[in-house]
Amino acid sequence: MSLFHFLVGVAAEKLNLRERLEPLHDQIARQVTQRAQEPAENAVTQSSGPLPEAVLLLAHGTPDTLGEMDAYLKLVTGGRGVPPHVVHELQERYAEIGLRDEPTPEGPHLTRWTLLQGRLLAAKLGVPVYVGMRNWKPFIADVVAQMKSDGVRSARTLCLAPQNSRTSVGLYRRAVETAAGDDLQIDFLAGWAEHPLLARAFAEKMRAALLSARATGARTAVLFTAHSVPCRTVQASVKPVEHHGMVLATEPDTYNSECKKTAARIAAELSDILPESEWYFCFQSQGISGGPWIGPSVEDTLSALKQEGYEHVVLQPVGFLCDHVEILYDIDIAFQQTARELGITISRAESLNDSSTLIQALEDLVRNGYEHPLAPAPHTSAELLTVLAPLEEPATAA
Ligand SMILES: C=CC1=C(C)c2cc3[nH]c(cc4nc(cc5[nH]c(cc1n2)c(C)c5CCC(=O)O)C(CCC(=O)O)=C4C)c(C)c3C=C
Ligand SMILES: [Fe+2]
Repeated sequence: MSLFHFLVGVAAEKLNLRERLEPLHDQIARQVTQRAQEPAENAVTQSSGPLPEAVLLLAHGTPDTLGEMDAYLKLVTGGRGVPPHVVHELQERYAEIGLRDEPTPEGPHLTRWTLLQGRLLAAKLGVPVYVGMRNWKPFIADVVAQMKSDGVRSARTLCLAPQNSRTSVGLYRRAVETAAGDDLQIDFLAGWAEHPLLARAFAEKMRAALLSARATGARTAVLFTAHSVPCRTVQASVKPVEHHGMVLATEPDTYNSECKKTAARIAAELSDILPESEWYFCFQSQGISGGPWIGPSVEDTLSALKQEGYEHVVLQPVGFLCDHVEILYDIDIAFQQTARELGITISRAESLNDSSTLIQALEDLVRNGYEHPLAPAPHTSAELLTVLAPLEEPATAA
């Protein structure tokens, strides 16, 4: 299949527990819940804004075969690579969720769902929607080259990662701008963690999962999660410095607070069935290649919730827009095992995948852009330079 065919569209009581688990949580939750009480309809601008010439969606990327794992992880880690035992461990995890030595006709979950999201968005917008991945095929550089050869001169560019971080969105931006050069104008939109339709899309999935858990009669908590990042990612310093071999950033990364804001928005959408005292937030999937990563972890949080008397916990990862290894392996296999050992039941909300509300959110972002409700987020790449990672920071990964 040619690259062209990859192109889409054209183509403590909870307070006590919460303080113990994550003190910042309450401050942010209070601040955001207040603003999030307004119905989503009021907060969403009408999807009638001007259409761009083309749209470029950026996503993580995932290998098509087990044999590609080593090369994939080199890209994920900015060329450093990971020890052989980590490659092997990840091959085993990916094999458990269906990756094989030969490509499968349907392709890996992340690629399949992301391309479908692009097709659904293209059908709604009626303009070409391209999909480029940072760490595997279809690579951003190849897709941008294709766009140029198709005669595209400007593109609204959107990361399928709603929460801003230098180790995800910052690296996507760098990859796309390097590839685009002066020939293709990139109108880069980042930081849509609090978009009302994103919250509504997640809330729809959580509502079904929560009602089904409650129907069993079990005392149930909701646990929103987001992918952890290394501690150094969220640290700040006056100027970039090396500290025990870690590069510290000049500005604190907003990733951890943006993830919590997404969770608070979803909880506010569910306020008719989810009391404030029954939802929690933590970080999942701390890196397996070492170093300190932010928490609390899912494992510690499940253990604390069990001690608080909860019998069932419904998980929902709020940073991923479709199924992939952190959901299908980390939650469905590894955390299920942890829960069994702890003597607590867990389930999870379905991933957004082909959610029509998610596609509406993407349409609204493309047509109208997005103003961050609490701290206005700049939309253009030039402005983003001031809030994202220093570009000289060694490439790490999303
Ligand atoms: C904002 C942060 C990150 C998001 C979101 C994210 C999503 C994401 N990650 C994978 C797969 C892997 N990520 C790996 C390492 C890794 N991930 C992040 C950050 C985010 N990832 C960092 C900072 C790192 C460390 C990179 C480094 O330089 O060491 C890995 C490698 C193995 C590991 O360390 O666990 C994989 C694999 C997917 C599929 C995904 C969302 C779709
Ligand atoms: Fe990652």
